[in-house]
Amino acid sequence: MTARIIDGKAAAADLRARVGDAAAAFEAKAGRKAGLAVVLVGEDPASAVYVRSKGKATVAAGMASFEHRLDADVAEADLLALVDRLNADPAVDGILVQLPLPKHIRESVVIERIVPEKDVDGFHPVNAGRLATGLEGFVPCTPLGCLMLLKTELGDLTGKDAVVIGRSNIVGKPMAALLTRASATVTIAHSRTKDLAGHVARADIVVAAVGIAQFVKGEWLKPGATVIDVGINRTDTGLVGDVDFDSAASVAAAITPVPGGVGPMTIAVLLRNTLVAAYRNADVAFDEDSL
Ligand SMILES: NC(=O)C1=CN([C@@H]2O[C@H](COP(=O)(O)OP(=O)(O)OC[C@H]3O[C@@H](n4cnc5c(N)ncnc54)[C@H](OP(=O)(O)O)[C@@H]3O)[C@@H](O)[C@H]2O)C=CC1
Ligand SMILES: Nc1nc(=O)c2c([nH]1)NC[C@@H]1CN(c3ccc(C(=O)N[C@@H](CCC(=O)O)C(=O)O)cc3)C=[N+]21
Repeated sequence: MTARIIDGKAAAADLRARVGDAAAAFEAKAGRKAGLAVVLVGEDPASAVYVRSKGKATVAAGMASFEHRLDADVAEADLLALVDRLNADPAVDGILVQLPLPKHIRESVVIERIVPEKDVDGFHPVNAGRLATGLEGFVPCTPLGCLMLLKTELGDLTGKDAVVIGRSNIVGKPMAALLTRASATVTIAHSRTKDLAGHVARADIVVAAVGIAQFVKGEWLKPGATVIDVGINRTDTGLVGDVDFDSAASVAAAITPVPGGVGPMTIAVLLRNTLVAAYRNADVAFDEDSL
């Protein structure tokens, strides 16, 4: 079998176009653009690249982008003061503080300082709790993008066996929550899992969010499985995922590539969440399912 390649770049372009239309409608109704503030601390080159592409995509979708760059040695209190100002700024609908932060700054304190209504990353414990309990909130961009790709590929996920490899707060845990909400049967695997290959062998859906290049092997997969590769690993030969693409593509029915899979969807969903935040914050009616 040779797997279908799930075109995340094309899916992201579609979503960005829908967000663009809805952003224009928002501006007409609210009399202002939806706005996203992105905060970058330090100059990690990869983070700087992401922040720039987020800013460009925000403007291209007809929304306002506010970029804040702080020195790597900024005091935690100064970063918190910036978050307070953004929380209070009516032009700002969404706030994203790029992670990871320098060691001397406590990420959990910064994330908890963002008001949940502007937490378009969905990282605030209130939004994590809302996802876990089935309430309306914000869902982290990467797992929501993965779910959109899975639904486009498979339709209804009811009763599908899914294995999520990784249990981080930003990918693995919310991914498992979304799959559970979609009525899949979900296994969460991590570094202490016994017989990972045995779990993967039973899965109709495999989501890999491990952070180890080409970790998941094609031989582990059930023939016909759908594979979502969240991993972004920089190697000498370029960008690779957490899945060994060539061996997996000979067993799976469908697979996301790296680059061009989950990554572009993450940014498109960030724009979607920002627009949804704008409509909610401005109290303008909007059919969120239209995105
Ligand atoms: N495409 C995108 O938009 C995004 C991509 N990423 C990428 O996704 C990957 C995961 O990111 P993130 O969740 O933040 O990473 P973390 O490092 O926070 O989490 C990695 C998870 O993988 C688990 N793990 C590590 N080693 C193994 C192993 N040998 N077997 C099974 N599980 C293992 C860890 O287990 P344990 O909990 O036991 O330590 C942990 O739960 C990275 O490559 C990252 O770059 C991340 C965000 C967005
Ligand atoms: N507060 C916060 N929110 C995040 O959502 C967040 C973050 N911090 N820190 C870092 C991770 C990583 N992340 C990616 C976004 C886009 C691509 C992406 O567009 N990737 C392209 C390739 C880009 C390249 O070539 O480097 C692709 O996969 O095709 C990847 C990874 C968001 N993250």
